[in-house]
Amino acid sequence: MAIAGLGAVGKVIARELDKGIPGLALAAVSARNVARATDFVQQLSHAVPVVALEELAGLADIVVECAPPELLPRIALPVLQAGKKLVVLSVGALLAHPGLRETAIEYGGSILVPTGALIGLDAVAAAAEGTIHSVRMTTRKPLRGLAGAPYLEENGIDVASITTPTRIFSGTAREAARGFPANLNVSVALSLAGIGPDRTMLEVWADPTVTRNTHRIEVDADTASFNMTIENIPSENPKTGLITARSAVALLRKLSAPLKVGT
Ligand SMILES: NC(=O)C1=CN([C@@H]2O[C@H](COP(=O)(O)OP(=O)(O)OC[C@H]3O[C@@H](n4cnc5c(N)ncnc54)[C@H](OP(=O)(O)O)[C@@H]3O)[C@@H](O)[C@H]2O)C=CC1
Ligand SMILES: O=C([O-])CC(=O)C(=O)O
Repeated sequence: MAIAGLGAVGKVIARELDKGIPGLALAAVSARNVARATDFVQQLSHAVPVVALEELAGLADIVVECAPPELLPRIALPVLQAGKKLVVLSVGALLAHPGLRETAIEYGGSILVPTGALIGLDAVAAAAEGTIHSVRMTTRKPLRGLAGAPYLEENGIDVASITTPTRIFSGTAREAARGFPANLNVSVALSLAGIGPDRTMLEVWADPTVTRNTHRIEVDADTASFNMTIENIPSENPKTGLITARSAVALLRKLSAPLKVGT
């Protein structure tokens, strides 16, 4: 196992691997700040090397990508070309690089997307086996959870000046991935589990009354209608909910579990 990116998500995964996940052992990590990453890995019970992103594939059978989205191809290509497993957290970036799917097919690799900061992808995937009529998602974020999104700059939106809940975006998951590359991975994961990025509709609210990144999904299908809400406690990175890393750890644990629960 190797981890690309040692931020809010990567550090939690590294610590959990260090505590022990059956069938998996941490072999290497990659980060931008090598000195800080070296300090971190030395605190683990089994220190591992800090290497360049491109080297991870040679050192592990599974690589977890939890780095800034623009690095996805650099991390993903060597892993998939080696026919290995890539766990992707920067899900939004998958839409900009559709060739990665073809690479996985060509070389026998696979891309695994955990539910991450969202909820209910088991039910969405089950409903997608039949006919889903519509998928809608509404995200409410505290202002700190939206800072830095290109969509805000392009549209002259100054979130810091917002004092009442304000809808700042309405569109498809594909449009959201372009406008909010570090804030709305969840909408892309939802779309990939269900009816795709062009039919999955999303509203984003900048909401100074909430302290948690809150996502509500509403699905109407021929087998069921359901709606669910998750209120994510922010991690050390205000854009990233605490549950995100836990979701990746749960996926890793499931890989070799003798009893696998959930779709
Ligand atoms: N799928 C989902 O539900 C969710 C996905 N995400 C996504 O997951 C990803 C990780 O999130 P998070 O952990 O909060 O992000 P952070 O910003 O906390 O961490 C990013 C890490 O990437 C490292 N990094 C940056 N540049 C490089 C480089 N050139 N080589 C190696 N490592 C590098 C940084 O290193 P350093 O520490 O040295 O600067 C940092 O450790 C993001 O893309 C985020 O949008 C987030 C939440 C939910
Ligand atoms: O989807 C994302 O990138 C992050 C997010 O909304 C959350 O953690 O709640």
